[in-house]
Amino acid sequence: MSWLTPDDDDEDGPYGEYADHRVRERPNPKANRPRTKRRPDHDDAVIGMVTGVDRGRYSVLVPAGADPADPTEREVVAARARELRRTPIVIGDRAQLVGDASGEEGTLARIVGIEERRTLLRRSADDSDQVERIMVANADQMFIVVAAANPEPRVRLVDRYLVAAYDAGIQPIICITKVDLADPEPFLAHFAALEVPVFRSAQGDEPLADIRAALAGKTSVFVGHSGVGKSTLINALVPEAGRATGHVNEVTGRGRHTSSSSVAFRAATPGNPAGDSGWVIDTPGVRSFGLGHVTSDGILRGFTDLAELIDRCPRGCTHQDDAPDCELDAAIADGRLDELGAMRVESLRRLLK
Ligand SMILES: Nc1nc2c(ncn2[C@@H]2O[C@H](COP(=O)(O)OP(=O)(O)OP(=O)(O)O)[C@@H](O)[C@H]2O)c(=O)[nH]1
Ligand SMILES: [Zn+2]
Repeated sequence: MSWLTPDDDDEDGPYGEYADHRVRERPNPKANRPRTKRRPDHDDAVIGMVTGVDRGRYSVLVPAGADPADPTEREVVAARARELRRTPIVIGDRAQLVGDASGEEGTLARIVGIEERRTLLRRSADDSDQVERIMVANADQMFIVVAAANPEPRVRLVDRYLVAAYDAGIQPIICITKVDLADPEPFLAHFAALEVPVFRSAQGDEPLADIRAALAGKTSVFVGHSGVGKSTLINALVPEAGRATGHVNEVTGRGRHTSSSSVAFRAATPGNPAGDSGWVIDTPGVRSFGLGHVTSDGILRGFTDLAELIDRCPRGCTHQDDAPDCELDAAIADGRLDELGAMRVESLRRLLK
């Protein structure tokens, strides 16, 4: 599958805001969550969440109660400290702020460190490139937005998002839009065994209450190919987001790509037991993921139910159809895996390809 380059209105060059965020160390598949040490000399730092990045300026939301000196919630504009020049800072990061963190007009705080990340969504430029770029930190779930038609859904594209989510330790959720245009079920059947939650959406009949319940108390990153209706959905969930919606080109089936940097919005989810709001992170400019950095271990993270079997595979087993003595085949043959289990193995093998 071809890697589609993001739009680059950004000063940073071909990868927009991500160019600056190359992780320069050798990728280490075992350490999916790179540790960033807290700086002991900044113990008095105030912690806030990075919600936007624009030309070297970070918007950081300091939640109510995070700062004993000023318990109000506020948005602070910050620059990164010199010593963090090479440290990637992305949307969702918990940033340690020093200096003027009042958030008052004209003030500028300094980011002196990044808290350890719970999850980390990454991509590489293309599948042969092992240099990873980090995209979003601390997301709990990934909404994979795909249209039932116009543009035509592609299994392989959703597979790739799934791989990226599993590798990141993020729960994937499929949101299929435009179900007014085509029956989504044949397409969704490809993912049935994965037991990924699915939302079905039609224009003017979006399952907003159900989606809000899923968003409550969590951080959700929205991904999807241009034109699938991601902006339409985000605008419905976060009216003040004002995401530009494009029009699908009748010939190519592609949308117009209108914005270029990721941004976090707070979605109101009133009355939900999990919380009265949730974070929605839009990732425009990213239509696909290079998966060069992903190892099979990363993918297997999404298949904990098969882990015990896989542990019994011969060393170096690829777990593919043609792998000699793969325990997954043995388990299907002797009934330790039922029909659903066998379908999950099939899905796993598709993702491992
Ligand atoms: N029929 C139908 N059209 C929809 C639906 N959702 C969105 N659209 C239309 O599809 C087009 C593309 O929607 P957008 O929300 O701009 O899509 P996007 O995924 O944000 O695309 P980019 O802005 O290019 O990233 C718009 O003309 C929408 O009105 C839907 O459920 N049904
Ligand atoms: Zn195996």
